[in-house]
Amino acid sequence: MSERLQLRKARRLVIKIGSALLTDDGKGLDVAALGLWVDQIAELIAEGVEVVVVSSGSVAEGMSRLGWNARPQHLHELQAAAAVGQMGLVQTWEAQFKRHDIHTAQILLTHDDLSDRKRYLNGRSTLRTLLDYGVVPIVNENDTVVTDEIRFGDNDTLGALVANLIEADGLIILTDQLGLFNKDPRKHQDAELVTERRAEDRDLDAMAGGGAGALGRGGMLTKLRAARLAARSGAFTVIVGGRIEHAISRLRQGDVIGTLLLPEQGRMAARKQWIASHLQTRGKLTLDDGAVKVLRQGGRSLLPVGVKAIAGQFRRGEMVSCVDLNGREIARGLVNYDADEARAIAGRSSDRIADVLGYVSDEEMIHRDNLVVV
Ligand SMILES: Nc1ncnc2c1ncn2[C@@H]1O[C@H](COP(=O)(O)OP(=O)(O)O)[C@@H](O)[C@H]1O
Ligand SMILES: N[C@@H](CCC(=O)OP(=O)(O)O)C(=O)O
Repeated sequence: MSERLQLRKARRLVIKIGSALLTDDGKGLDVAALGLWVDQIAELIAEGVEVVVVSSGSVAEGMSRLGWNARPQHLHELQAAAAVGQMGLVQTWEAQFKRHDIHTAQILLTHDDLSDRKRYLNGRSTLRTLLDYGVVPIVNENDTVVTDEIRFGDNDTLGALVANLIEADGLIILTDQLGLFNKDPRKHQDAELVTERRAEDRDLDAMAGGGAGALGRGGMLTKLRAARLAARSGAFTVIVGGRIEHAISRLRQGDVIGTLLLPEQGRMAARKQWIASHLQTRGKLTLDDGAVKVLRQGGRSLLPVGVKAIAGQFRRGEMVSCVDLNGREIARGLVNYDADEARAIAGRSSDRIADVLGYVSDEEMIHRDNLVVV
């Protein structure tokens, strides 16, 4: 199955592991299983793949540490359990990765963090920096301050948002079933595994509607939604049984296990479509004829040297319009500098950026991945 090749080629992956799996159905952290996933992730890293782990299980582990048998009803009790359990989670991830001399970092996020443009960019650069240094970020929701997420459980969505954030090639969701079945396998013995679909396939909605297990919160519906969200930045999603022996390594080899949910289009096409449909531009860059020519050739970044004038007050990461000397729009893209910085470096060659600003965020005014010629 050629689509499985995508797993062999992936350079950046988000791996999300659910509560039921991590805590061996609530019996406490399954250190042995966690160690086996870490061994497989370490293999990926040795091959040069960047991996972010999204780890659930803080509430379940907290309940086990506090000796609570039933999931508490009150939000503050859930939050307390999560705070206790998170300690166990990060200690265990850290200890297991240490066996491979790999550092880990704790990242606690809320959905709000990812919808605020500035925090989004900050989160993105921290995660990218950690990955550059070969560190494995261990992400969970910041349960101390969130309310809805802890009540409904939504680390599947968080996994997809992180995949969008770091522009991952794929999201692997490890769960307690072999994958997505055409109906809930806990209730129907004749349920059949779905091996591959387009994430947008509407037939999947009815299949995934069976609710969650006792410990997990989202069930398959949030996994399906997560796959659709990941597909928006062109990432594939695999939902796969975390108890399958060597599940991650086998996926990497292209074995047909689990359910592969594919985006409609590739990562770059999806990103460019997103940029193109982002209607609100915050500023305008006027380009000289040389820059216009280069951009029209396609596949090239916009350098500060080709920018003649700047209009508007925009921030780094916002959308700007690029126009020629007659004011005709040539391209749109996400700018790497705030307006004031952009004004200071416009018309200068990239090796002068450090002299002018005292630092260099990026060599390009707009990177080619973030630029759409109109
Ligand atoms: N069509 C389906 N295929 C597989 N599992 C399903 C389906 N519909 C509902 N489920 C349920 O979803 C559960 C997995 O979701 P959840 O408990 O939230 O896991 P996790 O903790 O891994 O996020 C399964 O144990 C299963 O009972
Ligand atoms: N932050 C919570 C997430 C709960 C959650 O989403 O669980 P799951 O459906 O098992 O991924 C925790 O760590 O318990």
